[in-house]
Amino acid sequence: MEALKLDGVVKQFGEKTAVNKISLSVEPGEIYGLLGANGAGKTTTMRMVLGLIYPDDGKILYSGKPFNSELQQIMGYLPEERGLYPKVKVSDQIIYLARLRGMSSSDADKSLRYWLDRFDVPDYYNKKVEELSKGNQQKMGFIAAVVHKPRLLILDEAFSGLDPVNVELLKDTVRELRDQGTSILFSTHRMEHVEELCRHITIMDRSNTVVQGDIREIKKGYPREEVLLRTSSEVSGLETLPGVTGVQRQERGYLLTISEIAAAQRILQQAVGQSEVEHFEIKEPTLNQIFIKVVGGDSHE
Ligand SMILES: Nc1ncnc2c1ncn2[C@@H]1O[C@H](COP(=O)(O)OP(=O)(O)OP(=O)(O)O)[C@@H](O)[C@H]1O
Repeated sequence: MEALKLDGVVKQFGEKTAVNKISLSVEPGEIYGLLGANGAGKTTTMRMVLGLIYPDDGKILYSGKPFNSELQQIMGYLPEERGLYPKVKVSDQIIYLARLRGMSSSDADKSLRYWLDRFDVPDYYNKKVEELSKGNQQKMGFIAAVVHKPRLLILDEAFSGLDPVNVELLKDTVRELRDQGTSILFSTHRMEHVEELCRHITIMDRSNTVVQGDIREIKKGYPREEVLLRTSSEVSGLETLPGVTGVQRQERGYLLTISEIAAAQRILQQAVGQSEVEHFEIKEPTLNQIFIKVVGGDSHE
């Protein structure tokens, strides 16, 4: 059974429809990507899942059951805006939050120390949040979200403000939690993270669902419009081939854009006739390209 299921969920703020009939299912042990431009309705959807605000219509089910306050003990949330108090010690507030979610003080303490060691920052235990850098505050927010071992984890822009080493660390952690059976609703503007972590996604645009499904299936539905070519010497005349709309010279070859798949064969023939072909690839669209296509390049707010 789905760990989380949204069925026709609607949220209005006065005249404004923030979320319009969203439906999606997250399986146990799945990382599900919730994507969209600024103001699309992602955070509102997450806040409804967390029971912080109520849907105006539709249903949200947790392993088949409707919301009840005990569910808060099995849910973890990393908000987009940091939720920790700057002036309070890391240990005081994270243990407090874990206790609110049903953990004993000693288990909460053990779990916090485990995570601080895991992130190689055991000395943060006694530090105030405001003493930490932005990225390290984000890591403490992450620990606050997972300290009580939630079964359903809601991550809103979890990797924002982190350097590449810490992004990898948190990515590995998220995968590990998934492998332990945690279901994760994951929102980000970084499409490459989604490609690496998620199998199923929903893309929202101005409160509506515009794309939904398995990333590999979604990609099959979009034309392949780029060809990567590497040859031992220069190839002339590529830009004049029918169906070739752009030729970009790269460090070790060419990146071509095409308007029809037949153009890829023409490129290959042209290259073989003049040089030795070291690499030829008809690239599938990236999620970033699909996102820009369906949502447009800018915010709609
Ligand atoms: N409490 C509120 N009262 C009124 N309008 C709201 C409220 N919360 C959100 N909205 C509006 O609902 C829409 C969706 O907002 P939401 O924060 O869910 O978007 P988002 O997809 O999370 O955006 P971002 O990527 O910028 O975080 C926006 O137009 C926003 O202004």
